Amino acid sequence: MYSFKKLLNEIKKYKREFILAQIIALIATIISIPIPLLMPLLIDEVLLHKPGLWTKTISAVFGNCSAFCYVLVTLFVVVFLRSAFIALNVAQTYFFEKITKDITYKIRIRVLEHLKRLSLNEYENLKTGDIASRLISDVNTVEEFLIKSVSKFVISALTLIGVAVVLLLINWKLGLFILLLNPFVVVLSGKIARKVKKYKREQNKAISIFQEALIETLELFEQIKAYNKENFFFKKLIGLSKELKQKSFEFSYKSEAFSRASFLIFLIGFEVFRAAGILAVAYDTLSIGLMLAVFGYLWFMMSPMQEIINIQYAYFGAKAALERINEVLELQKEPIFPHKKDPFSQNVTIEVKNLSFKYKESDWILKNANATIKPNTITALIGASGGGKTTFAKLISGFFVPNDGDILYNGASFKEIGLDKIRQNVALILQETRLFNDTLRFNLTLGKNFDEQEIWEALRLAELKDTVEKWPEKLDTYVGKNGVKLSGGQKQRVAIARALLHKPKIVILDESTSALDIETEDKVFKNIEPFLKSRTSIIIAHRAETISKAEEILMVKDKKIVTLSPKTS
Ligand SMILES: Nc1ncnc2c1ncn2[C@@H]1O[C@H](COP(=O)(O)OP(=O)(O)OP(=O)(O)O)[C@@H](O)[C@H]1O
Repeated sequence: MYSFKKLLNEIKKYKREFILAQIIALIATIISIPIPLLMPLLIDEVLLHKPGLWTKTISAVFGNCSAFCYVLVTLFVVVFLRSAFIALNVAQTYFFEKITKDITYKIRIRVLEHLKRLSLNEYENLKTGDIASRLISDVNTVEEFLIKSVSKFVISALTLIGVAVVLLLINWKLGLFILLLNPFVVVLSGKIARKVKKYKREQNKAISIFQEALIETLELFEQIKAYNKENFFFKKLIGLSKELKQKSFEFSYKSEAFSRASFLIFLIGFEVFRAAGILAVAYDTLSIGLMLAVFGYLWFMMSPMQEIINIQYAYFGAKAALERINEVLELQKEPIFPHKKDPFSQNVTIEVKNLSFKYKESDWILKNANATIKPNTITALIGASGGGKTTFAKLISGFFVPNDGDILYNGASFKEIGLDKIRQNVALILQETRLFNDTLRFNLTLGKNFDEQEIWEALRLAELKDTVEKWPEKLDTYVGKNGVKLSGGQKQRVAIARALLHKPKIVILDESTSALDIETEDKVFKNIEPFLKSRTSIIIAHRAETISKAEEILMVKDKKIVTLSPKTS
């Protein structure tokens, strides 16, 4: 979980850069002070012939000077100071940006690491647009706070303390007044700034909802067109962007209004202070000259005070954003089981013992189910639609953790093998094949090295070789988003060829030839029969022709697995 304490600890890791950047910022601030003063000084000291400290200093260094010489030296000094100021600003930005970008990068990595290990049960309920928005907008909100606080807080606080000390020295009563006023303003403005959190949270939530709906609409664009529902879905998107506009407006307007209100408190204090200064002159405890100096220093306080108020507002925005980031980190992770046993060196017998499973928000799908699936045999899994066949296949494939009971692979429990290891050895081919927007080659190999000949052999067995040979780019043909350039049946055969290539110990074909005509399906099954019979193979199907290819039949019925003999099916 992320907290401000954790962010502070992160900043501490950059102690060296942080201190260096603060020193640079301090020097830049000091350099900036005389810049506006030097040229105007020449008006009095040169044009009006009233030599002062600046012209005297120039004369001391360069000897007696003409007006041209004074102007030239001053111009040179001012240009030098301005250049140094800009260079120091760039250097300071480099360090501050590096620190904050590094920290926000780490936050994103942490969230991504968490998502990588997300339980699939949790993943099925995930809203991708929402997660994307938290990773982008909310992390950006935290970054805004970090950059403001890291770059401005120390300098602003130091300036305020410095000015307060000088004022204490000039007049202790006025100094004390300002010393008490500043914390009072900070506390009061903090109370107002707290309200901003709610609006920031609502704004970022509106971004999430809009993004989620936009992604879904674009993903399902074809279906939307097919049902002539563009108006409905785009009207919904327009409604959501209106909501987003409203929430963003509320946040920006209110946070600006609140921060102005906070500053007003300071300004009121400022005016009371000035009145007190004039009274101090009236009652002879302060000279007019010192009063003017005090007023001058007060101006000096304005900008750091405004910065501190801004940091407070960014803090409450970041607080809301951190809460939303933490909600992602709270999503359930897949348990890590130790790799104590590896039963996959030989063909696998799967034993399911008292297996119970339900989805996050569902009823029991399987309850105390028992079954044995033999190796070197093709087993069919049948049952009513929605009965739990795919769920059972996913459990065997190591996608989900059972709520109760055990799944044994050659006698070893999934808890002793590890879900990742199980998934490495199982190919689960689902009815709807989702392909990567990449080449056919990548979709077959998934980045692993295979001989060209092996790939073509897998395509031949999947009855796809003739088709691919006709494509000009052959294996390097891009399949398009989700494989749109391929037909349903071609996509299914790509998935089968992929499984053939990767030679898993367990193969599950879940309606994975449903889009093929019976003749092609027959050919594919004939081709891959030796492959299926040389490992543990399960076919999930409704078609009698497909089921007839199995030697054993299991049926999902009333949350249990019943063994049928092929003849009774
Ligand atoms: N992620 C999920 N969250 C909640 N319920 C789910 C989820 N996935 C599936 N279900 C429910 O689990 C039950 C079993 O679904 P499953 O896909 O395993 O059935 P099936 O036997 O494979 O169906 P079909 O033959 O139609 O493919 C269904 O009632 C389904 O609604």
